[in-house]
Amino acid sequence: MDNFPVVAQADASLPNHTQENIHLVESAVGSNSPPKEKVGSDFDSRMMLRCLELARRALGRTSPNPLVGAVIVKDGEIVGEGFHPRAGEPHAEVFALKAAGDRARGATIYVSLEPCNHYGRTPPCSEGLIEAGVAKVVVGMVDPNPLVAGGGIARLRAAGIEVLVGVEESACCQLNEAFIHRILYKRPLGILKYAMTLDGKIATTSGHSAWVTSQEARNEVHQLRAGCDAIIVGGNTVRQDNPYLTSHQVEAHNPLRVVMSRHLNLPESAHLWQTADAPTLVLTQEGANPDFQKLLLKQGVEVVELTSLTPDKAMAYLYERGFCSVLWECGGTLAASAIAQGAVQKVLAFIAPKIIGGSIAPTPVGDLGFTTMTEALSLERVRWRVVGSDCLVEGYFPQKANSQ
Ligand SMILES: Nc1nc(O)c(N)c(N[C@@H]2O[C@H](COP(=O)(O)O)[C@@H](O)[C@H]2O)n1
Ligand SMILES: [Zn+2]
Repeated sequence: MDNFPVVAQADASLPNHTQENIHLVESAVGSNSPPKEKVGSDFDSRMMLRCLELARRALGRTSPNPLVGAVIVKDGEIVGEGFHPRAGEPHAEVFALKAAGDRARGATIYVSLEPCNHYGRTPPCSEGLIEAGVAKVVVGMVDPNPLVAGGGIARLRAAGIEVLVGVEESACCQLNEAFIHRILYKRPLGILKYAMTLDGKIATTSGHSAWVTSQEARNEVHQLRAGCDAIIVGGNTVRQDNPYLTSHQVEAHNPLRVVMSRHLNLPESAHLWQTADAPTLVLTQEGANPDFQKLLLKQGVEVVELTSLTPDKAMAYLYERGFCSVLWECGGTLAASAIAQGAVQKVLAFIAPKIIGGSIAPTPVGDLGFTTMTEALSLERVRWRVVGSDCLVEGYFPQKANSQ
C-alpha cells in the first residue's frame, strides 16, 4: 500500500504561503479534523448559504473557475446578489455590486470565496469592493489559488475594511472540492461512480445491466453528471451498454463525453456519435484506425491521439483543457487502472438490494493485484444515505499530506 499511488501529490514547487493554504483547505474539507467552532452569527450563515445557492446556478459551467455566489446586505436587507456564470465573465462580486448600485456604500458583502486580488481574465474584485465603499466583507473560504491565497483578504483589511473569514467554510469547500483539487494537485478531481447489486455485480454474466438501481438513483446520477466537466468510459462500455451519458435534465449542463479506446474498434452506430445532445471526445493512441477516426470527425466527434493512453495521461490532458471534475463511469478493468494510477479521489457506490449471482459476472473494480486484506484501499470521510430503494455510499481515498 505504501508504494501504491492512490492520489497525485500536491505540487512541491508551490510557494510557501500556498503550501500553508493547502493545509488550511485540506483541514476545512476533511472530516478527520475535529469540528470547528462556528464562525459568525446565524444571520451570517443564512446569507452564506444563500451565496452557495446562487453559486449553484452555474453548476458545471465555470471550470477552470470556481462556483461563487455573493450577497450584499444593507440595514438587514439584501440589496444585491450575483454569481459567477462562467470563466471569462465577471466574478460574483461584480454582479452583486452592479445590482446594489449606490446601496453598496457602507454595506456588508457576503461571498463564498475570498475576493480575488489579481488581474486575470477580469480585474481584481478587492479593488472593486474598496471603490464601492463596502464596510464589511464576509468570506466563506480562503481562495487556494496561489494568485490569491489570502492576498484579497489582506488587501481589503489594509484598506480599513472589516473582514470575517470562515462562515460556513466546510459547505463552501464542499461545493468547490473539484476546483480546490485542481489547484492543489494540478489534476481534475476524479470521481468513480458505479451501481452494483448487493452481491457486488454491475451486470449479469451475460452482460445485462439495465437497470441495477432504482429510477431515483439514476436521477441522482443525472444530477451528478450536470455538475461534472467530463465523463469517461472505455470502449467496452460503449460496445456493451451503448450509453448516452447526458444529464437528461432540461437546461442542465451536459459534460463532455470522453471515450478511451486504444484501437478504435468501436460500433459506428453508438449513441455517443449518433446523438448531438452533448459534445464527445475520443482519446486514442497515435495512428489508431484512421478510417474510424474519419467517421468520428464526420459525426462532429473530436479525436485526440495521446502518446500513451492511460488514465493518468487522460487526466493530465483534461487538466490542460481546464477541467476541474471528471466522472469515471467505466467498467471494472479501466476503473482498477484509474485507481492504481491515482486518477480517482472520490468514490460513489450505489448499492441495490438485489442479488444476481454469477461467479464471473463483472464487478465494479477489476484486479488491483492485491493478495492480502492489509493491502485493501480504505476510504475516509465515508457517508451513506438511502436513494430510492438503493443505498449510496460515498468516500474519499486518503490524500497524501504534502510534505513541504
Ligand atoms: N472571489 C471570486 N469570485 C468569483 O466569482 C470568481 N470567479 C473567483 N475566482 C478566482 O479568480 C480566478 C479566476 O480569475 P479570472 O476569472 O481569470 O480573472 C479563479 O482561479 C479564482 O481564484 N473568485
Ligand atoms: Zn474577483
